[in-house]
Amino acid sequence: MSVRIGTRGSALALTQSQQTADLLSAVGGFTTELVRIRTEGDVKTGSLASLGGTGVFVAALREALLADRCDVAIHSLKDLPTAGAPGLSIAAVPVRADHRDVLCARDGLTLAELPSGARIGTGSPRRAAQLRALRPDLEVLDIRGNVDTRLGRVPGLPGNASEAPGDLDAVVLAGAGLARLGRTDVVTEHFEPEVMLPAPGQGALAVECRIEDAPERPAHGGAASGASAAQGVLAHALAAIEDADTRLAVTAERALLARLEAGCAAPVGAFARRKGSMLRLEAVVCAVDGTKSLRLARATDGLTEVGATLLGIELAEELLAQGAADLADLRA
Ligand SMILES: NCc1[nH]cc(CCC(=O)O)c1CC(=O)O
Repeated sequence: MSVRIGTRGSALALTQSQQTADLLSAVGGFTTELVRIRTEGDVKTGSLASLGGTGVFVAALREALLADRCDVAIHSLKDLPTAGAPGLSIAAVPVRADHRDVLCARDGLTLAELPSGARIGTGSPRRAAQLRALRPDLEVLDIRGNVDTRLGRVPGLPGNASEAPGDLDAVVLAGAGLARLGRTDVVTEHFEPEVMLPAPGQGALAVECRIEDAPERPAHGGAASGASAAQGVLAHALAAIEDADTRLAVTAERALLARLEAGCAAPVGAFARRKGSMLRLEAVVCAVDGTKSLRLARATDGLTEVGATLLGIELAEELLAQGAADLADLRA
């Protein structure tokens, strides 16, 4: 049996899909093949906002699953809209990679060392807002493109083509993407969540499949009885690559985002992690100009998906009660 893994065609997507395929087939019982799915977001070149957000990347993969052109789809969780798709299930959330945003600056500089007026690129309103709050004297520019394109705009970074001129002093990217591509040598500073809160789900992947192929999950129903042996083998492998702590954390982060009715381009950061018997969630809503923000944290000892969901909803309601919706266009 061969399991068809649907993936976007970017270098990052192919890498993380192949890594997940290797994890799944290591559990045993089947081979895997990658099926490239072209998405609207890969074809068009306008800003992400004008394309209707990163959800465009996801829709084509979901269509392919429903049309049985693949058996499993790998998504970056932070790009996955909070609304689920009918007939599909997030069957596995593997252990999270680096959750942090990172700075890649010329000459090994850190954020504090960048000179006043330095030009720093990011395509994310959330990163832009937090950067402007940290360093109001910098020029934050909207950029887009794949990881190589963005790194290529900073002169002298290891691995860049030597003729690349570079028009920026630094860019901010997700550490996880660079780690998956083996390019962490370009990082000049890791931003801990205390300094910059990452996007909900950042660094984590979602493995989505048709509901009838999904492992039994108490909160989600699960594999239909009468599932074929092949479905059973896939469900077993999906269950084996699941990481319970990552699932709890991203469940809380995404419940917060859903309750805020915020899109994936909204200036909202959130990060949850389990410490002992507690799950702690911290979140920020920023004005995009960096002048104002609201940052709150909350914890629960309810270490279940319901507990994590409630944590996210309650923190979102606290943010809304304190005026989060007046700070930013959350629908972005
Ligand atoms: N929005 C694009 C995107 N979606 C997922 C990642 C990689 C990191 C991750 O899995 O969170 C990136 C690149 C980036 O933000 O630098």
